[in-house]
Amino acid sequence: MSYALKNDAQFHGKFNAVKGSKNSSLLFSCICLGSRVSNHFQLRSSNGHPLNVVSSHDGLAGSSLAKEDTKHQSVEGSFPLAGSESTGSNLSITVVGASGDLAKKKIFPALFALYYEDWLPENFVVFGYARTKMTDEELRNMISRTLTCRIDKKENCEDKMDQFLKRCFYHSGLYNSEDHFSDLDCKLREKEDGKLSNRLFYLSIPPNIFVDVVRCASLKASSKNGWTRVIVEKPFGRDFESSSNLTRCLKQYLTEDQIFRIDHYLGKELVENLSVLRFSNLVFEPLWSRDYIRNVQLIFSEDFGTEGRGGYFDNYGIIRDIMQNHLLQILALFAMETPVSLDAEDIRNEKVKVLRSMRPLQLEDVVIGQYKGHSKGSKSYPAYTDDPTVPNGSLTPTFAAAALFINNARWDGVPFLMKAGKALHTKGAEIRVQFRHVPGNLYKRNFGTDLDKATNELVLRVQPDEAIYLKINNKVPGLGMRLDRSDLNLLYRARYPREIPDAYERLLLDSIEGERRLFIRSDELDAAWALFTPLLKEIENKKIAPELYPYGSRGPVGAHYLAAKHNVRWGDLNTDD
Ligand SMILES: NC(=O)C1=CN([C@@H]2O[C@H](COP(=O)(O)OP(=O)(O)OC[C@H]3O[C@@H](n4cnc5c(N)ncnc54)[C@H](OP(=O)(O)O)[C@@H]3O)[C@@H](O)[C@H]2O)C=CC1
Ligand SMILES: O=C1O[C@H](COP(=O)(O)O)[C@@H](O)[C@H](O)[C@H]1O
Repeated sequence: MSYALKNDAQFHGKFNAVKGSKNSSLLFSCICLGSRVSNHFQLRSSNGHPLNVVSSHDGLAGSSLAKEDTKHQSVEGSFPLAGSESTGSNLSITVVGASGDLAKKKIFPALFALYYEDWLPENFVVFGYARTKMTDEELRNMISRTLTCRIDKKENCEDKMDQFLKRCFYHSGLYNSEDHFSDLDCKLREKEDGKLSNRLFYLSIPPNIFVDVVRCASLKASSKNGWTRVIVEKPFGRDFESSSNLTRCLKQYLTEDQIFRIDHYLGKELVENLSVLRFSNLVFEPLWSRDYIRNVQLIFSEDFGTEGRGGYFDNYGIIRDIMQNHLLQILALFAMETPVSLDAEDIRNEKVKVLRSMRPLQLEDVVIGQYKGHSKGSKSYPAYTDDPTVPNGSLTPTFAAAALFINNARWDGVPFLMKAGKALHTKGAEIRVQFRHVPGNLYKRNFGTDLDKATNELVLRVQPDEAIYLKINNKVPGLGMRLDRSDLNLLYRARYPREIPDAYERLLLDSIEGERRLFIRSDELDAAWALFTPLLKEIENKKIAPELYPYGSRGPVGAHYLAAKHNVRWGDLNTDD
């Protein structure tokens, strides 16, 4: 067993970095190992909230290794933002699996965006690591194809790209070779030039090699004098047992505080806004319970199939791919009690309570589907099983709808409906909150028999075209009394006509800053798997056949029966949206 990476929390320097004010002074302070983080040290995270840079769950405090390294503690434990006075420390980011789809599509572009917006420290390098043979120049060419500039800030873009690419390097190696990680360490040290160095590893690789990489990086390439953190991509296991086992293996080399389990939905702007909306507006929080909310809907849809990712997907299916993580995380944030503070541990404590209060899912609470091929005009759309990487006769669901319940005083009896699917008629993600009927509604005659149409609905459109709108009833102007239904609409592109950062930008920045609020803690993960594992096993053991739905349709009709059983109408089917 090695503890080589267990030095994450040894540098508790904090700084006040306020977005938009690059010259803001750096307020440093170092905390001795084992001491508590005091709240007056404030860091501003990517969303501008004051935060503590180090969570109170500091896995290292008091450990012998930690004590050994106290000599390294200095103000250099913090790194500056570009434009601030340099303290001489380095940040090295190694993207493991750099040749892959996610690295190209999301991680390198997000790193460039952070650099472009001056969020990265002055001294940083980015290393790509994978088995594919590539030179630094070839990596740069590969990356440059997916870099883009902010539409509203095109000036100096080419220069900025060149400067960024000059900081990018490549090292080819095997994922289980300690020697190859030693070679990486040499290259990193050369770039770090003897200065204090913080190291971030992003595991953008298939999960079966997570532990190998963590072992090799831990033993051979962890920082000797700064922090070392590891971002782990999903999937975190495929059921309760495999997830717990993965956590146990990772914890042979890392403390919990060094592991940043990413769920990129938590980095989306509208998901961040969920708590702001609820806790900073008096009009919402008092309504946030079974007394006023009839049901909550979490809806994810994609208008394309598993094209290119069938091999991965078939082993997981839509419940593991979207529901157990992205939608469940949103649900936990939505339903949690008011946290003591915005500190990561306070928020994650509340989320885990929600997850642990949930009723285990039963088969009758779920509908599963799989898309089938069909033709429309001259165009034909493939079935899921037409994908050559998907086994013939696969029963893996590409669609699922589920009714979940939280057995606590606030949410008793309120259905939380989830719906997620690939190859549907549209692409989008939204949170819908349907409120109860107005008791003794004076105007009920004006609504006819369908009182559902008169209930208020709050919608957070996560993507595309981010918006928050509230459906209300109002009088149509003029003589007489005719009621209408309108939206009070906060449309982001109208209110904030600038580009919204990608979720990966926020999450990368937070991991660099040591902000864990938007990452999944191991007990949250356990609770999430405990909820879904019995259901998944039952579906698989009983070989439940998914209901087929045509590619590009609204999904299986079973989803409507499920909703109707709980007296719910899916909000995304309304024609006035
Ligand atoms: N792509 C996406 O949109 C998303 C991906 N993810 C997750 O992120 C991680 C990376 O995703 P993605 O980039 O799509 O993955 P890839 O399949 O593209 O794999 C990334 C790299 O890992 C190496 N690799 C692939 N398969 C193996 C293998 N069997 N054994 C050893 N090395 C292998 C390859 O590099 P080389 O051969 O050069 O070593 C490859 O370029 C995965 O865990 C995925 O589940 C999560 C959300 C979305
Ligand atoms: O995690 C995943 O997310 C993507 C959808 O992400 P989005 O940010 O584009 O909405 C999904 O396509 C993929 O199957 C899943 O693994």
